[in-house]
Amino acid sequence: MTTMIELKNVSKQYKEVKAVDRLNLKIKKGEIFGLLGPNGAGKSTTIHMLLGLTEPTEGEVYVGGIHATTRPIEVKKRVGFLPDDVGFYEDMTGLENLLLTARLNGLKEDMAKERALSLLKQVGLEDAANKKAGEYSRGMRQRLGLADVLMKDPEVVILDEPTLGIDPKGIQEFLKMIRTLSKEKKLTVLLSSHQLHQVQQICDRVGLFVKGKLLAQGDMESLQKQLFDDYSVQYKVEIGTTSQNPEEELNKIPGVQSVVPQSDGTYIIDLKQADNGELARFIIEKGYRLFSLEKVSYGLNEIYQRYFQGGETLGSS
Ligand SMILES: Nc1ncnc2c1ncn2[C@@H]1O[C@H](COP(=O)(O)OP(=O)(O)OP(=O)(O)O)[C@@H](O)[C@H]1O
Repeated sequence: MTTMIELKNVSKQYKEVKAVDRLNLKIKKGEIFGLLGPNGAGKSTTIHMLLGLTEPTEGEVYVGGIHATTRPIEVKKRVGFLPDDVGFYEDMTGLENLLLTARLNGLKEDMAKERALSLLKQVGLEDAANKKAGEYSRGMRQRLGLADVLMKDPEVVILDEPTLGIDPKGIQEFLKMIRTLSKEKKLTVLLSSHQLHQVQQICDRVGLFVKGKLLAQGDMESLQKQLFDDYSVQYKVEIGTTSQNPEEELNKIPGVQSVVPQSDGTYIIDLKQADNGELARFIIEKGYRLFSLEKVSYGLNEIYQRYFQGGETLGSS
């Protein structure tokens, strides 16, 4: 599949600060990639290099196969950028703002209006099309920003902390919209955020960024494998038994690493490998009643915690 964004061994040095340190990253067409990291991790610097706004000290940056440093104008034509706070002409309506963007991008007037109205509908601003942008709420501005970015029909959309300041319901709607638009239009999306649960919701892949370094990247499962060197699979079971010491018996399950009783009466069983039905069979053969059995997976939350706690050592490898 076509690679739309590629960073090859990219570093950016600001005097004494190394904002980005030997970053290698490939994002495929149609993919939603989340660049996740705390403030100061280097996310904005990376985005600015992709947009050709700042040059890397070392390495190469390509967007749609175009060298971002030497051909920034061509990159700009293909990339839509949504900063965390979009600037609009406050006295102009949402529709007028979009039409202005269309003119600046050389779109024909009739086509521009058709596209603007269609986009306003897609981002749920149909009823606010003729309202002044200055009267839009924060969430509405971001949605108008997304429509504005899509006016020039970009192949790549870059969103820098797009949900800052939006209320929780607005965030859900906004993220869902990005996902739908990306999948419908085969848009490649790079989204920066320090909000892990948001990234988790819509991204196909996530890159964990700290102190200019990409510590790990991949989908949830591969992140788990990369970050949890003692990778294991955990199951939560709820059983009924008259046995005096079920914990000891559960410890005899083949491949078991640990059995930890929980305060709610359930057990967390840690296995070396994913269960293939053995767990339930063992429990039933022991004569226990099995009320429930569920796989416990590490969420991005745990991964994030772990990466902050162990960030130094993970990053230095
Ligand atoms: N123009 C600049 N001159 C000097 N240092 C800079 C400049 N821009 C960024 N930095 C430094 O580079 C590092 C990375 O900053 P960057 O803004 O890329 O991080 P970030 O992950 O986007 O964080 P935030 O979410 O706070 O914007 C920080 O230490 C920052 O102080």
